[in-house]
Amino acid sequence: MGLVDQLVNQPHYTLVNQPRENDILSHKELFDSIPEEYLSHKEKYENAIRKTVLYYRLMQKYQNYKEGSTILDETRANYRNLVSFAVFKDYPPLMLHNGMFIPAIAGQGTPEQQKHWLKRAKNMEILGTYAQTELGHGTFIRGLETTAEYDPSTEEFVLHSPTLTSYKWWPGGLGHTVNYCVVMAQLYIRGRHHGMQPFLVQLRDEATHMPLPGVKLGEIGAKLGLSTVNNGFLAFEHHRIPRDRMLMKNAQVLKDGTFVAGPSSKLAYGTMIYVRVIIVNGMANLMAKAATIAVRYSAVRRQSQIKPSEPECQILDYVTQQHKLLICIATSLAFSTCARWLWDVYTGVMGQMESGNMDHLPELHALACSLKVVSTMDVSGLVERCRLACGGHGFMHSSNLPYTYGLATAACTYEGENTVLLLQTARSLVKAWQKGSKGKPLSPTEAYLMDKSPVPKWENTLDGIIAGFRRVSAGKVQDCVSKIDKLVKMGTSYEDAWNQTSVRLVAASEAHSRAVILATFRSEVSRAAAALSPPLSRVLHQLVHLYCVYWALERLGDLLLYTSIAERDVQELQQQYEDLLQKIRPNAVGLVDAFDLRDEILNSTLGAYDGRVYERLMEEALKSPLNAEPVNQSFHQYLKPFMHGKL
Ligand SMILES: CCCCCCCCCCCCCCCCCCCCCC(=O)SCCNC(=O)CCNC(=O)[C@H](O)C(C)(C)COP(=O)(O)OP(=O)(O)OC[C@H]1O[C@@H](n2cnc3c(N)ncnc32)[C@H](O)[C@@H]1OP(=O)(O)O
Ligand SMILES: Cc1cc2nc3c(=O)[nH]c(=O)nc-3n(C[C@H](O)[C@H](O)[C@H](O)COP(=O)(O)OP(=O)(O)OC[C@H]3O[C@@H](n4cnc5c(N)ncnc54)[C@H](O)[C@@H]3O)c2cc1C
Repeated sequence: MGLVDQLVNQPHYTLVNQPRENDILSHKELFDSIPEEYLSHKEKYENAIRKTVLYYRLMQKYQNYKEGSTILDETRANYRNLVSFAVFKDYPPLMLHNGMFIPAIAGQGTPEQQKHWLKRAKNMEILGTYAQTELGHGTFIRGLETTAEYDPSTEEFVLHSPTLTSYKWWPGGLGHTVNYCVVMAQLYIRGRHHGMQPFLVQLRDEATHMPLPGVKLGEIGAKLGLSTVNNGFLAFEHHRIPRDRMLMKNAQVLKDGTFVAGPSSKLAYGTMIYVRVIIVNGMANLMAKAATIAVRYSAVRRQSQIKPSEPECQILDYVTQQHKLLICIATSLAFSTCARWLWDVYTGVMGQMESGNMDHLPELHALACSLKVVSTMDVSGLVERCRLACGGHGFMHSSNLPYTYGLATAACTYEGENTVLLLQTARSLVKAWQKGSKGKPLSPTEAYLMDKSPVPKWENTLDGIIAGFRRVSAGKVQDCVSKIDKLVKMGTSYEDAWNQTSVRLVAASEAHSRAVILATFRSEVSRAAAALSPPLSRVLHQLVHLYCVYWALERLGDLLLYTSIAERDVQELQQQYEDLLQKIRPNAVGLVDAFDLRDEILNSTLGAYDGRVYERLMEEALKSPLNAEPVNQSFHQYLKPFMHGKL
């Protein structure tokens, strides 16, 4: 059983790194004979569709997917996510079908709508995506321009895209893959605006796949990564859909055009919260993949000598290399642990909301925003660090590190741009500060803000570091509130004061997220470790310790400003960090093995279990289409006449 699984006590999957007959990855037809990067844009898409069909059919077979699954079944989603790494280096074109289309129907549809549409969607009889972002607006969703006007005479909604900037832009699979989608549009009834609402819209004929009349569709073009996701554009020309296609679990439109508001207008944003929550786990997976590749490669690669009398050493023996990579192992564990914890918070709050209690939605929103941001920001930075740690070979697509970086950095933008989401959490922190200052109780994850005790003596322990991060966060929030108050007193409007304080607000928000992550990682590991063997428990605690000390050293400036840390403490912390690198080094390969990612999932010349790095690099190089002939025709056409002065 893999280390991560033991830690979070998840059911185990057959991912261990041994050949298996009878599992999904034994189907060779899922894999490419020509590496994806040598295909044209169009071929990449067509190949991805070929594999998608096979992949989903096999998923249904191996996961008993039709009957057994619940909609938000996170363990199946995690399994799908890992297996998809083996099949698609750049995510599948139907990523949004399971990632957002099904969750949107589940979260926003009435029981009758769910009964009909979820069944069809889960059986893959219809394929869908989630279309919210437009060419002109992604962040500011109140500014979306697509309209859905209710016509009581025919009991239909009329969907319309009035401007170029109102074109839906970005949804995955929208270009040429899906035939349905959840469209977020501004609802109007008899000229009155009722906010953004979700509509289930058929886009293409189910038999011919031609766009329906009044529906304009296309693909948005080549991107930094996610080249097989088929992101698309969409516009409507007064396109009519029946009334029952508005997803009406929350707000409703009755036949006569009466609008019945839901318990909160923010419920229409629910699908975004769900995705932000699962992204944290997605980032832990990407980090585990990159760390496994880079650590295994660093055990195989020998370069230079530490002592002139000795043979060239494994590059993993350089302490600088350990500094680059061991934090990546700890980070993956930190985020998988926090993801599991956040998932429990999410399901708890969703359960309360089913019975009408919305009290904890704001806290969930603030947490989901901040953990989404820090996990995507850290993982994209650390995946790039893994790539650099592999030297030249890390630059090869065959290492799979460039693709992995593309997947991680995309998540910094999608599902809420990171700065924007940090500002959402900052909004919650400032409100908490104001509330707490009036003596009102705060939510559990923000209650520490009101700790008014004098700054304690710094302690170089886990408790000390976590307490220090809380001080930093509280200090920064207080600093923001003071600046905003001061500006407002000077006559600046609250909104301008907010904007003028926003660099500090973002920093406060990040500090809060770090405090939450450090504390959660620490407490969840302590809780889980009680059931583990002493050696495993010891190594997990070393990783938690490494993680906390690493971040303390990264944020020394803040700690110096807001805590009583002194020069001597910093030197001791640095020493602790170096000692931990030394202690963890012998277990580094074992730890990445414990992530339990099969070679097919790593999809990398550098990271395979058997360590045949050079043989794999050569095998992959020989797959380059240019190596099919000794002399390329361009020699005769250009180089030869050029060298002979004839061109
Ligand atoms: C281990 C367990 C788990 C395992 C699971 C295993 C999984 C395996 C791994 C999976 C692999 C990963 C791959 C994933 C696949 C999917 C890929 C997705 C691809 C990408 C799809 C997309 O990219 S899809 C488009 C997303 N596009 C946005 O993301 C727009 C951002 N833009 C906004 O989100 C709003 O527009 C913005 C800014 C808030 C302002 O909204 P606004 O102006 O209306 O609101 P204001 O700022 O005025 O705020 C007014 C009040 O609303 C409150 N509030 C705001 N939002 C709220 C909310 N959501 N819920 C509650 N409350 C909310 C706020 O806190 C205020 O509260 P208050 O007034 O009390 O202070
Ligand atoms: C790979 C990928 C896949 C995607 N898939 C989907 C999908 O399936 N469905 C879908 O609907 N959308 C999708 N999107 C769109 C995505 O959700 C948006 O790109 C994202 O929400 C950011 O919005 P934007 O592009 O309008 O950026 P902008 O909001 O224009 O951001 C540009 C800059 O302005 C800053 N900024 C904007 N507003 C503020 C503010 N209030 N305060 C401070 N700074 C601000 C940002 O911080 C950023 O630096 C996808 C995007 C990507 C990259």
